[in-house]
Amino acid sequence: MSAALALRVCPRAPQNPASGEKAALTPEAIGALATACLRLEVETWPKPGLVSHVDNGSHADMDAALLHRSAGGLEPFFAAIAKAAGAGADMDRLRGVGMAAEAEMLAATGGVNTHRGAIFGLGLLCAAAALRNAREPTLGATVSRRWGRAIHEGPAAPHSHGSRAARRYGASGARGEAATGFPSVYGLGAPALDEGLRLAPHDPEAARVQAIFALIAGVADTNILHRGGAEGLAFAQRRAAEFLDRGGVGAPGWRERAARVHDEFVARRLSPGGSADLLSMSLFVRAVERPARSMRSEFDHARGAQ
Ligand SMILES: CC(C)(COP(=O)(O)OP(=O)(O)OC[C@H]1O[C@@H](n2cnc3c(N)ncnc32)[C@H](O)[C@@H]1O)[C@@H](O)C(=O)NCCC(=O)NCCS
Ligand SMILES: Nc1ncnc2c1ncn2[C@@H]1O[C@H](COP(=O)(O)OP(=O)(O)OP(=O)(O)O)[C@@H](O)[C@H]1O
Repeated sequence: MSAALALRVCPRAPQNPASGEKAALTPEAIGALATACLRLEVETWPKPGLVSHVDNGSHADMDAALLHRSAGGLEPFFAAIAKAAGAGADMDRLRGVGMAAEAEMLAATGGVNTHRGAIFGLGLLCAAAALRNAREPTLGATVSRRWGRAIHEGPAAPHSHGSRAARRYGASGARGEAATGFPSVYGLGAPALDEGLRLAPHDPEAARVQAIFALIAGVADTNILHRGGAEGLAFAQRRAAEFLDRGGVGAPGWRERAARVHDEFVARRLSPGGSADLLSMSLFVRAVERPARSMRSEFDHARGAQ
């Protein structure tokens, strides 16, 4: 993102010249950026099993229009989470805003779970973005240090798909990822975005495809475990790793190969919703932490796609 566009997409609060600290983004800018990241995730194809602007993947109850409606409705809640964090909110207070966001999502979609995992993970990163300063290395480190313990020990829904899969297969899921500072974002998704941009410098969608494959290959996604069990997860991880081993988006014919993997996931009804959430979060941390290197045309596109 150019400096001018960075200011347009994420207008910053005035810098404190005395302390020289990194200036925090305004809550409104944080909310707009989080929603832009959700929209960019939708506008990515091929993404194995997932909903995109091209097709509905393994989902009978969702399409791109529904995901965009949900993403738009969440923007003020992401801003509210950032505002609450900036005012010193603890995890109980953040959870309250997150639950209100879930209620808005269900109202906007007629009861479909379009973004529950994303509200949680991206919401916590929005909270961290409001507190950004020179002392914390990453947004993930802020989440882990300030709220990690409360996330770990906080209330969990015992009968959710995620917690059932977590119990049965020993996966730590969305909560574990957040409590430990988003290792999949910093270790898989964000570096794969960088690698994808290097492999295909003029195709930002290709960078997002590289990132979703890297995430699927490495994440124990409770959505896949819920629908396909351990066998489904092993299949998904193997196929994604094979795509990357053959050169990912740097190899000729990558789009057709990725589309074939997508078809295989759909045939098995597999959907890596957790990896989709982590792609949005990877876009978000890169845009906040390295704004000069983020992708200008991407965010322009996301704001137009509604
Ligand atoms: C933690 C949440 C997401 C509950 O998740 P749970 O594991 O019980 O299962 P559920 O099936 O409802 O949702 C899990 C979702 O997490 C995502 N996910 C799956 N696997 C992973 C993974 N390995 N890493 C990250 N996300 C994942 C998927 O999108 C999935 O749909 C959430 O419902 C919750 O506690 N909400 C309260 C709101 C809150 O605390 N907000 C904080 C401030 S924003
Ligand atoms: N493009 C996308 N396609 C599909 N899922 C996505 C996408 N982006 C994000 N997700 C995440 O996937 C989750 C929804 O997945 P899914 O519908 O498989 O879960 P579920 O409602 O728990 O289960 P099921 O549909 O199997 O009854 C959401 O929480 C959301 O955050």
